[in-house]
Amino acid sequence: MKLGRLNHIGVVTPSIPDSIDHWRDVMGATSICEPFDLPAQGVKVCFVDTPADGPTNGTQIELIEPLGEDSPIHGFLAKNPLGGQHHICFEVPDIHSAKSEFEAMGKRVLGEPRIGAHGTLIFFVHPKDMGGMLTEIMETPKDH
Ligand SMILES: CC[C@@H](C(=O)O)C(=O)SCCNC(=O)CCNC(=O)[C@H](O)C(C)(C)COP(=O)(O)OP(=O)(O)OC[C@H]1O[C@@H](n2cnc3c(N)ncnc32)[C@H](O)[C@@H]1OP(=O)(O)O
Ligand SMILES: [Co+2]
Repeated sequence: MKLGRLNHIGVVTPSIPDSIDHWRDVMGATSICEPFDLPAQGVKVCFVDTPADGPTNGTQIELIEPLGEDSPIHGFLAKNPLGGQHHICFEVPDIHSAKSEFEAMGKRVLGEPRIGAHGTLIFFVHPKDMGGMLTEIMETPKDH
């Protein structure tokens, strides 16, 4: 595996509107998108963009709130009622090669690649195989 660009940090929240207030008023975020639903992933999403000329070079905070009974983040929120840092996401040039590489290293890939919030294929690797961090792998969007 060749480490690619850090695309986003996933942050679980019990309330996207409350989190938007926090990121705008406390952290001074000026680029906050309109929240949208991703029923296939069981989450409501809102992107907070960090400045492209800042220390994180345009990395994104991805606010996620549970959507529906089967949301994969209900368990996390039950254990962490305030929400918190949930996953990190790195880009790769080819999602299927990346999946094969993780599997060859004995890492548990959670399900098949599917379309994520940025419109490209993603998969997750189990946190217990990744030093305690739930890791999302995402195919680089064509415009990057
Ligand atoms: C917005 C769309 C998309 C994008 O395009 O960016 C997304 O990011 S969607 C994000 C939400 N989707 C997912 O998280 C899908 C993948 N996740 C899962 O399949 C599950 O959440 C999980 C990782 C398998 C955990 O399942 P869960 O039922 O919540 O918990 P368990 O009790 O089975 O957990 C086992 C073990 O792992 C620890 N854990 C759970 N979540 C995390 C985490 N986020 N970071 C670190 N560790 C985590 C959990 O505490 C358990 O440990 P022990 O207590 O020691 O057993
Ligand atoms: Co994500």
